[in-house]
Amino acid sequence: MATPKEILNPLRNSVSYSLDASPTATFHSPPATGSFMASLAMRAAAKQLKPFNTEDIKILLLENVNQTGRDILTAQGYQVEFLKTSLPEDQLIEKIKDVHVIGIRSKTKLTAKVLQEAKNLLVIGCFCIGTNQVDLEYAAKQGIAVFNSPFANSRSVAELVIAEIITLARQLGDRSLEMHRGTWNKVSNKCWEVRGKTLGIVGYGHIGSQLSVLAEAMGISVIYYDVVSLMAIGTARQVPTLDALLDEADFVTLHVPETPETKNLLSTKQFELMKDGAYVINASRGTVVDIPALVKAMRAGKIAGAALDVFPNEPAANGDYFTTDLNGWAEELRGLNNIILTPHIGGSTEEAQRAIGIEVADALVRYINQGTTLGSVNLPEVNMRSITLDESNHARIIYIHRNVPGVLRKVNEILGDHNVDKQISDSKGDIAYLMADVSDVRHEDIKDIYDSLDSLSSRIMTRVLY
Ligand SMILES: NC(=O)C1=CN([C@@H]2O[C@H](COP(=O)(O)OP(=O)(O)OC[C@H]3O[C@@H](n4cnc5c(N)ncnc54)[C@H](O)[C@@H]3O)[C@@H](O)[C@H]2O)C=CC1
Ligand SMILES: O=C(O)C(=O)COP(=O)(O)O
Repeated sequence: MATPKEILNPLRNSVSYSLDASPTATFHSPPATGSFMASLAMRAAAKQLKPFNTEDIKILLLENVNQTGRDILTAQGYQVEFLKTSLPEDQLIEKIKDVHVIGIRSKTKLTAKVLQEAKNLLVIGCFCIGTNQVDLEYAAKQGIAVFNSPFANSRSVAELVIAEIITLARQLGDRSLEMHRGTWNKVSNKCWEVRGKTLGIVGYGHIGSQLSVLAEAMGISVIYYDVVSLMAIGTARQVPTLDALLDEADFVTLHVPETPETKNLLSTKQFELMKDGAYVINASRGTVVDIPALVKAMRAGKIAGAALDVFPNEPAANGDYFTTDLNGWAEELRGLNNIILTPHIGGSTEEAQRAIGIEVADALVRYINQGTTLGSVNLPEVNMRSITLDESNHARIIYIHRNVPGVLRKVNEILGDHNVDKQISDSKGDIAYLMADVSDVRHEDIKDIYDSLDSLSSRIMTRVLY
């Protein structure tokens, strides 16, 4: 519990940067380069709100989050600890106990078991697209917001896949390896142009549709399968089933999220349905392809080549880890011809990582300083006009609560003695998020409001910013 001094003077080292949380503001992915200083400067105008009931904000950044993100968070005066790798579960549990914010990428598993130890945690930043590594529902039930970067690395993945399509069709990986070993092996047998071939895209979202445009520019025909009906770009064509796609495609590439439905989406039966000599590309999640079944299909010559960027078990750090200790079939994969194996680098470009750093760090700052949940993947999206510099005795109340009848009446009884300038509330499933700005409040009032709200039975998390 904070001392009265801490209550009046939290976040001592903070600097006065804050975002204008205009309700009409919309989010755009930040430009990839050159915008970082502009992004910092943009933040100079509005009033800095301080959390009433927490001490200095402590942030743990894992998995080598880009410098852009680190700089934005450090400039806020937050205490930022940065690690290049992810952490094993026991160390993660120890570290997460203490922090208000954690920033991760695709490796760190924030399970219910880990999150239940995170008593101070306000928000999780996934500095990537996928959020399958986080138990989103459990986080929401604890009032922990989760943000990601929905499309800042999509182009990078699409470009990698284009490179892989040609590399597989021309067996470039094998020729290059042979040359590295000193062997000249000039062959044209089963090497193809990609012009006129058919690319089957499974999952026509941000990455799939971007890839569609690039592939058509090279004279490739594009078909796609998605669980929802989506507008075709260019002359691409949606097909009704996965089987229909497998039947027609020369190249099959996967761009679906990791869900129970996408586990082993390509397995023995699907490989059998594919054309003889077709190619498989997976830069989505390792669980989406049944790898032992792929090994069999490649040994049988049914599948002529594959590119895998993702694996069911991926190491936490760089090093000699791609062995059978990590995945039982690693040696078998390494022994196949015409297979490109990459260490989950689909989104690993300077452009993507810089843009993600800015986008996710900005979302975290908005959430910490303003309570704005726009872009959150697990809480209702709520935004409200900022408290301005001339509104000195205002406080922003954030009350995350179970979505049950009668809560608003109780909240408004508590706020009723004050002037509520503006208020907004929204829910997502069982969780509701209420934000209210009250004016003419003294610090003692803030404590009363905080304590009263925090003792309601519907409470998940109470925050007061002032
Ligand atoms: N290799 C890497 O470094 C990267 C990998 N990824 C992975 O790629 C995935 C896709 O990314 P985005 O295109 O940005 O996602 P997205 O959400 O924009 O698109 C996914 C599409 O898959 C569809 N879908 C979902 N379940 C399906 C199913 N069972 N069958 C067919 N379609 C299904 C959805 O309707 C949606 O259109 C991410 O979830 C992430 O796991 C993302 C970025 C980098
Ligand atoms: O954005 C994603 O979902 C990715 O898979 C990329 O993950 P990474 O940031 O490279 O750990």
